[in-house]
Amino acid sequence: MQSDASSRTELTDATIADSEATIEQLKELRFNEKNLIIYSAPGINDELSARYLRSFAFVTFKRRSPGFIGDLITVLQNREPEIIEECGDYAHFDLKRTIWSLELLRKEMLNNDEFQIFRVKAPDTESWNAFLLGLTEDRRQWFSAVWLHAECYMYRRIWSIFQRSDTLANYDYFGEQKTSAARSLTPLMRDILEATRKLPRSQENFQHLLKLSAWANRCDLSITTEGPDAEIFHRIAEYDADLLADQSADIWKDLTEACEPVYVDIVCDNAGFELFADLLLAEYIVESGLARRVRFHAKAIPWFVSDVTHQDFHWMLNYFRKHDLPELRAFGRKIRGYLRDRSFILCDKSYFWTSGHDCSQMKRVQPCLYVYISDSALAIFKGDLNYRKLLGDINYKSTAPFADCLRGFQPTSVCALRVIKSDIYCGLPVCAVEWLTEDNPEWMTAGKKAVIQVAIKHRLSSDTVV
Ligand SMILES: O=P(O)(O)OC[C@H]1O[C@](O)(CO)[C@@H](O)[C@@H]1O
Repeated sequence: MQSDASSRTELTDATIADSEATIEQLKELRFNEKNLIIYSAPGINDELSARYLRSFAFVTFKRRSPGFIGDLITVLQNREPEIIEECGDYAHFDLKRTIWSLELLRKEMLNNDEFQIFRVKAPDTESWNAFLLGLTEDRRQWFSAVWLHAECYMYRRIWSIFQRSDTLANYDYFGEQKTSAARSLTPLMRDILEATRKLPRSQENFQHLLKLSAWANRCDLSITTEGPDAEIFHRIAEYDADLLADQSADIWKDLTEACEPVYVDIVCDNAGFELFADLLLAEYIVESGLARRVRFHAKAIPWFVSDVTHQDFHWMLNYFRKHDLPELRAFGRKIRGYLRDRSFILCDKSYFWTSGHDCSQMKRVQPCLYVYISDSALAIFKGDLNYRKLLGDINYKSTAPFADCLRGFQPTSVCALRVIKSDIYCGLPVCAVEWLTEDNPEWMTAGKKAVIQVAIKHRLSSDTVV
């Protein structure tokens, strides 16, 4: 039998909890009213935006990104000794100001403040400011902007905060997460290397490695964070059930039917296991004569936590080359050989990939990159963010043809290998989205489904470039 006092206390606690919840709800209602939040999901052909309450964009800036910035601050605080070791004693003071600036950024986001132009000089400052000033008034805040623009702006703001400091300007604040994720998957990478030496040229082997590269996109550190299944390579066929679109046969046909391609481009996404799978695919493309060269596009700055920078690419190469395991050492040496004889090319830094622009703008804002990619027989875009850049974050009808959603971006055959992690899609079978949503309303951010899609641009025999 509880005493009166303790039951009174419980009642008081419950009442306090209820009133706190009510106060929180009132705050949310006031925020939504003040910021003109629309109590629906985006309509067909609307651009994704946190202005829609029922959108992953709203959840991103209301919860995920403020939490992510908080976690980044905690990582910096906990890693201060290593950072001072790497960047010098003065980093102690730069860290304080960096953390203070990150806290300011977090507050701006939660207050739905207007985007600020960049003042710290960098190769892309001018283009980023032109982009921001080109946004209409009603698209310059966190909860009104196109989601893609706001999310890219956030990662560029984070980089500019580090750029402002003398000691941290070259510090990759996502570096430790990327390298430890890669190290943790060494046994799996060794097993896959053993199983993929001297694979004969065949459609089946190509599709197998293309699907491995697609599913390796599940391993990112900004949203899915889980590692790949230890049997992913041998069980890849079982994943076909979760491939909502699979045009891998069309991609094989496109590469093998016309004149012998010279280049295949891979616009990379995540470091670690995904980069390993991309290197494996590229090795097969070159070794089986599907193309003479594979060109890799990496990010110029730390991006979406686990995206590959040039530094990550070289770290991975050296990690393999110097590893105790002979399989990894041999693979590392082979990649270095490919880089030396230009069978593999790590493209020069392009700040387009870390701009706010979607791919339909490339011809206008970075014509040289568009022309460069048009020399390729196939451009493979990896991951969810690149998919959003291909579609311009437009909420297309789920059955809209992939080629139509590129809005004129067709430098060559464009392929997307994407694990679905955000609420945008196209080229899916009728009713697929409805059925999946009925089964699990959160399916599109779970990273359990994927697509392999391609928009073919037929090459004339005279297109060979040497
Ligand atoms: O590494 P990926 O596959 O581009 O995923 C990046 C993730 O970040 C997001 O922007 C979510 O915040 C999604 O686009 C995607 O889930």
